[in-house]
Amino acid sequence: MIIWKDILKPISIFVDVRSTIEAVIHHFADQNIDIVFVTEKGTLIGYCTKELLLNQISKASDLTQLIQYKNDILKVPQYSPVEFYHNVSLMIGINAKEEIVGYTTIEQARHHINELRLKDINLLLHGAGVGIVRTNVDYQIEFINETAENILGISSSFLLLRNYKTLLTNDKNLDKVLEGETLISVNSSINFKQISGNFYPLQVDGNITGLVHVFFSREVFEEAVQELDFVRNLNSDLQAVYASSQEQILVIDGSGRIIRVAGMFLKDFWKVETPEKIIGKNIDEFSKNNIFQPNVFDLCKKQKKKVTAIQDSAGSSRVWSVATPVYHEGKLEKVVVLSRDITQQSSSLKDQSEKDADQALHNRQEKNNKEKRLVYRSKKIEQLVIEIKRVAQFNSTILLEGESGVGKEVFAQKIHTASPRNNQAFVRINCGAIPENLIESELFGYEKGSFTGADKNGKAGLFEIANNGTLFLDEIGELPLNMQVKLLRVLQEREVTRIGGVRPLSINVRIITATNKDLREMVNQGDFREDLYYRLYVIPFRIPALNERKEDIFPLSIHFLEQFKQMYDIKKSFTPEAIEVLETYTWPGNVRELQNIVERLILLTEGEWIQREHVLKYLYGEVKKKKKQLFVLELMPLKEAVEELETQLIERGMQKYRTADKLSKVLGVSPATISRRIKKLK
Ligand SMILES: Nc1ncnc2c1ncn2[C@@H]1O[C@H](COP(=O)(O)OP(=O)(O)OP(=O)(O)O)[C@@H](O)[C@H]1O
Repeated sequence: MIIWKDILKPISIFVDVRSTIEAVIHHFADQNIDIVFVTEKGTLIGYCTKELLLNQISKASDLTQLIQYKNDILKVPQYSPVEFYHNVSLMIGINAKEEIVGYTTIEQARHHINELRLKDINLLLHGAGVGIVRTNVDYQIEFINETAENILGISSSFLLLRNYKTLLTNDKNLDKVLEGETLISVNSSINFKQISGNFYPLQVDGNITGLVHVFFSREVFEEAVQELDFVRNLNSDLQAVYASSQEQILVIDGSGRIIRVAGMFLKDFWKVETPEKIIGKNIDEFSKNNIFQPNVFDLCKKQKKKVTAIQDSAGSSRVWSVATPVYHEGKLEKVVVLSRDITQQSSSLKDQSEKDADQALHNRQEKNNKEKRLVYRSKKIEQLVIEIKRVAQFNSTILLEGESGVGKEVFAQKIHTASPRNNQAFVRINCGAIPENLIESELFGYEKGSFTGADKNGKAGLFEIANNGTLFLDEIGELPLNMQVKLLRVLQEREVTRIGGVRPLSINVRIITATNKDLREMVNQGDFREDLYYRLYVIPFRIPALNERKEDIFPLSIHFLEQFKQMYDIKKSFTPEAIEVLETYTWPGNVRELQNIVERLILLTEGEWIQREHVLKYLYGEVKKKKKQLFVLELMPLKEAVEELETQLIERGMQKYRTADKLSKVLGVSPATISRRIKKLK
């Protein structure tokens, strides 16, 4: 709201009503003013302007005549809002004590108010990047805001009073604006700058006094549209990939400059503490200084498509990255890189000697690719590895328990490689896979000619082969009872005698056994010897099911992907959405099932990318087809089996349908039943 005080001017000269024309002429000449105020006995009664005085002079016979004055004056409180009245040409502002504080002519007041309004609008529009130019009816520029100066690249001192019509180039007739027309969305150029905006007639008291041009830079506008487009694309990209907070999302502009980092920040990877330290830098800097390799931005730019790579950083960090290019009108606008850490948990806890040992181990593994790498990120496995490494130093017998496919054999190998025996043999035998009549000769060997069909030179048993090394007896629960006795004897006496032989050989073997059975229960049932059980159950470790350590699914998936890519010489990768499906599956077959699924996905899907739909099809598609079939892998008490089935149905169902209400419809029970069961499960 504009008040009178905002636009009042101070009164400089008062003259008495009895002043002569000559005296007033002196005032005008001496003070260089346009108006004098006329008083009578100290009270303001009127005013006399230069024009009025000149008029009097032209008609007066002599200059000693008294002045004439006008009295169309209105007194207004200085703090009241500006309003205009008919038949009044001059406003006098007064304060609360009725003292005169200033004046304004109506004409000046209107001009002032327009100016103030424009200033307000200007302030408002400045932030929005809108330029304003106002001209009079001769197209002379009378006002130009700061934004307009910036957009046009010309200062107001140059532009003021210049003819706007001749400076501007467009295909519209601006005279129409002065006739009262508004021109909308007109593209113009001035000083080689492209602008777009509207022309409005400027009306004062019903008269057109000029035009106002409100505009913005087309360049900036187009950038904003592109940005909007990009954000839209990015949003949908991010929506899809940003489901979990374990990802680092990097936005890099077309020149390689890092613009944004979202999600988690992989400090170990960048070797800096905060995202601010990398924002604004060129990604090239990091790869050139070998902070990490390869540079996925470069790959993406060169190949002009979405790429994926495993990036290793100078430290111990390793990430899996997918780089997606964003194009606008054929030009590379941005690259969005999504990365996930696949560094093994423990590496950050390792000291240098451990790292060296790991490197040595890795080199050996490279040579002997039969040896399997233990891949993990979960705290559970990290803890297990720490414990396993500790006991690996001693010769104690170790029992590995866990569901089928959890990786018991890989752990057995890990124990061996972490032990002082790591330069000796690691020998594995699957007790469930060898015919009963051959187990004995396999384990203990035989002398020449000891039985029909035997090698005529005789043969060393696995105990002998593993001497000084490690013997891994897998599926120990499958060992027949008679063999259990013999094994017990070997373990007690630490010597073996070949079949048909007489001389016992002393052996020094570290025994690791594994089972997916409940050995204690087998002892209770009389299927496993109690004395052997206690011999083997010296240091037991339970390997958790994959379902209990979901953090491992991602690095394992990438590990198998890389393994099979190499094995089959196929180029293929997962989309982040595909990974998400793998991570939410329950994996009843554990790591082995995951490994199989990855192999099938690599071999059987078309195209370079393994998509979400492919994974869904391989994980759930078949289940749908064989909808009504249930497979029982092993015998167990009925009550336990029913509970297990219920648990699996509810877990899988809740993952898919999210609410008890929806799931209840699929399972054909009431939502209350589902909720009760969920509570029980928790
Ligand atoms: N943590 C892991 N890192 C890498 N590979 C793994 C891991 N765990 C399991 N695997 C792989 O998964 C497959 C199954 O593992 P493994 O044979 O060790 O399981 P298991 O528990 O011994 O199974 P079973 O009880 O049926 O003998 C193997 O090919 C193994 O290499």
